[in-house]
Amino acid sequence: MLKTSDLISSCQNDWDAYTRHRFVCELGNGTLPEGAFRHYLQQDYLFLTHFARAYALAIYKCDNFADMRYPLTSLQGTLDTEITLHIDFCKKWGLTETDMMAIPEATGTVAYTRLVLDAGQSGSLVELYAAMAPCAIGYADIGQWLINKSDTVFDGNPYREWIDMYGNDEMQEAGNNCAAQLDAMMRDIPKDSAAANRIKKIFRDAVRMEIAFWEQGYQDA
Ligand SMILES: Cc1ncc(C[n+]2csc(CCO)c2C)c(N)n1
Repeated sequence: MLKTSDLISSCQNDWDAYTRHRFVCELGNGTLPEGAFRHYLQQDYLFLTHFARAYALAIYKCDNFADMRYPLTSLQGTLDTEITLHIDFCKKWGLTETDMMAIPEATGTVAYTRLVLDAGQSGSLVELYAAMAPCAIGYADIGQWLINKSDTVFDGNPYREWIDMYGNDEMQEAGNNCAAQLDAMMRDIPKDSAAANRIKKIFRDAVRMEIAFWEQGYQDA
C-alpha cells in the first residue's frame, strides 16, 4: 500500500534539491544575504495565510469530528507558532505586520499556495494532504539536519531562531504526525494504481514549488 516514504522516493532528486537547497545551507552557516531572507520572510507570511486556509479547507472536507482534529491542531500550530515567530522576526528586521500584509505576492507564492488550494478544492482530502505534506515533513527534516550539521553556526547567526524553531521537538512531532496521517489515509491505495500516481504527482509538484520558493528569495531580493 502507498506510504509517505514512497512519495518521497518517487521524487528523490527533487526532494533532495528542496531539503538540501543552497538557501538552507546558507541559513545554517549564517551566510545567506539579508535581502534574500527578508524577501523569504515577507513571502512566507503570505504563504502561511493561504496555508492556514488550506487547513481550514481540510476541516471542511472531513466528514466526522475525529478526523477534524488533525487539521484543527495543525491550523492552531501554524497560527500560534509559525506566524507568531514570523511577526516577531519581521519586527526585528524592521517590518510591521501591516507592512507585510501590503506586500504583493510574488509569482512563486501565488503558484505554490494556489496549487495546494486547488488540489483540495478539485480533489479528495488525501490529495489535499499530499499537496500539504512536503511543507511540514520537509521543514522538520531541514530543521533536524541543520541542528546536527557540523558546519551549522549557532553563536552570532542572525537566522538562529529560524533554525531553532524548525529543529525543535514540536516541529519534529508535526512532521511525524503529518506523515502518519497521510500513511493512514493512503492505507487502501495500491502502490501502482491510478490514484497512487495522481497522489505522487501532486506531492512532487508541491516539492517543486518548495524549490522555487527558496529560489525566489535570491531572484527577487
Ligand atoms: C514555503 C514554506 N514551506 C513550509 C513551511 C513550514 N510550515 C508551514 S505550515 C507548517 C505546518 C505546521 O505549522 C510548516 C512546518 C513554511 N513556513 N514555508
